[in-house]
Amino acid sequence: MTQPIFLVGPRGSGKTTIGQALAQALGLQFIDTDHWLLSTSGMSVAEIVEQEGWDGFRLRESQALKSATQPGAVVATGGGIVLRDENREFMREQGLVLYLRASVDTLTNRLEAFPDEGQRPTLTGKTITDEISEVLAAREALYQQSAHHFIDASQSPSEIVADILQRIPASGASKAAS
Ligand SMILES: Nc1ncnc2c1ncn2[C@@H]1O[C@H](COP(=O)(O)OP(=O)(O)O)[C@@H](O)[C@H]1O
Ligand SMILES: O=C(O)C1=C[C@@H](OP(=O)(O)O)[C@@H](O)[C@H](O)C1
Ligand SMILES: [Mg+2]
Repeated sequence: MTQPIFLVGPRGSGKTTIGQALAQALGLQFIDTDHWLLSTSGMSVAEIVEQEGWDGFRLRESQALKSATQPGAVVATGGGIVLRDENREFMREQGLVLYLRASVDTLTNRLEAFPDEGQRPTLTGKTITDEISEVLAAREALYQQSAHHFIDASQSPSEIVADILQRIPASGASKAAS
């Protein structure tokens, strides 16, 4: 398989966790756009937002997506990557896009247990539950438009990886919607 696999979905859906496990299972390179930004700029998401605002972060994130993507890599994106048309088009044209879907309750539980505020500064100033509901409602259609496959991300990591592997047979990833 030479086309990259992109994981999209909200904060806490498991893009970073599943991306690492999937890359390992497939013997592919793993890339995370937020990690790439941290290592190339030396700044956390919170530091970039503090200095350049969310617009500055979104610009850097789009550049990171294009610069970091390699053929045959698993790419974990940040939850807001779908906000820009150019990013959605890039991912759909270049590779296979998987939407990790989970309920607001599941996302809230994970983010309350592991908020990682340096990488996930507040988007709205609201509580985690209120923020997730609001942000997911605003982005749901964009995740759906971007994705070739919807994956149930409420399962355990090993179940999710097995589910993904079933949909992308070694003979070549399928872009057929499901
Ligand atoms: N399938 C899962 N089941 C249980 N916990 C998970 C699962 N996927 C991720 N997590 C946990 O949720 C938190 C957020 O996961 P992460 O991979 O950073 O999500 P994202 O990159 O989508 O924001 C982490 O603490 C991670 O261990
Ligand atoms: O949803 C968002 O807008 C964001 C999600 C974060 O990544 P994760 O989805 O990996 O947490 C990170 O890119 C940044 O804090 C913005
Ligand atoms: Mg992540």
